[in-house]
Amino acid sequence: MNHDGWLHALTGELHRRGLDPNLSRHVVAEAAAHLRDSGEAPLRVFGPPETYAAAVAESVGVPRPQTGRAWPDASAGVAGSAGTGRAAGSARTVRSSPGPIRLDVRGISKRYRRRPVLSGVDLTVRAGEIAAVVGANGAGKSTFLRICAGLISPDRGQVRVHGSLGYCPQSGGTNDYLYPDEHFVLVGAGRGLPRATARAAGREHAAALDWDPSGRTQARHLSGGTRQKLNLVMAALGEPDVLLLDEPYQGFDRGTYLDFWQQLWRWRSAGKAIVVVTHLLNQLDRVDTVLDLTPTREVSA
Ligand SMILES: Nc1ncnc2c1ncn2[C@@H]1O[C@H](COP(=O)(O)OP(=O)(O)OP(=O)(O)O)[C@@H](O)[C@H]1O
Repeated sequence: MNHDGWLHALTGELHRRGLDPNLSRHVVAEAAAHLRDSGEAPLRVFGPPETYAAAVAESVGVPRPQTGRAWPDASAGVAGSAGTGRAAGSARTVRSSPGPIRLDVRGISKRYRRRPVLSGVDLTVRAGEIAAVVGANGAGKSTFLRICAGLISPDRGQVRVHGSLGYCPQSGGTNDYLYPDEHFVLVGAGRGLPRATARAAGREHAAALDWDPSGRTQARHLSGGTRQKLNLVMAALGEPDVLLLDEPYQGFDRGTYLDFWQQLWRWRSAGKAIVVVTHLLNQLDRVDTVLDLTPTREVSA
């Protein structure tokens, strides 16, 4: 089944399940964006349309979140500002209660020249929570994460990070002529890790993604997916309290993608506060907060 056929079938399945038409359009647009970006076959990424529609209906089958506002997972007992909770129902990871606030974002607005990209965005993430950032291409997800990472300034609003920070960019971030181990040592040094500790920690994080980084392969010769694994491992080195992950799974095959989510849940259980940009709504029942950056009409006018 080609992309268009799969997306058409998904639209029909979502309609059949009675999802709100706006929400259905959003789901289909997100899936289309991911397929376009990844170049992967829809059946491989999402499975059959009816299965994906069932997963979406189960996890998102209630009123859609307010744009630019955090959407707390009511069933996980997390307090939040939008007041639009989702129904409980699907399987979720058993874990301890969230801890203190690690990331507190208030009223972030950003324009590029005259074009508004973010408008009054709030997000609070506690230790032991995962927040997913969703939205169409160009909605400002990477901009939001870069602001949280302190790489660019907002026009308005403030970001408070309580603890150490690891940031995984959407692409780039690796050095073409270094081996993976050398990346670990270099980044580890910046985080106060001795060489051997950094190397061992890097290899341990890599193993969780089913990757053995001990070979003598320079980063420029790694596949796109493996370079993203390297980026992800570097972000996690030194066990930062807050992890900001900008679509780190691009190029991952399905097995690694599942390993990646398992790793996120382990990090959450270990008390990290995680923000992950994602196009894929089938994991949204496994996170604590959803921040939808899809612009409203006023924002884009
Ligand atoms: N440095 C910049 N100067 C001007 N415009 C920019 C800059 N960076 C991003 N933009 C624009 O801001 C908008 C938001 O970009 P951003 O990369 O944050 O979106 P995104 O939601 O992450 O997109 P995608 O899903 O495609 O990764 C886009 O229209 C983009 O072209």
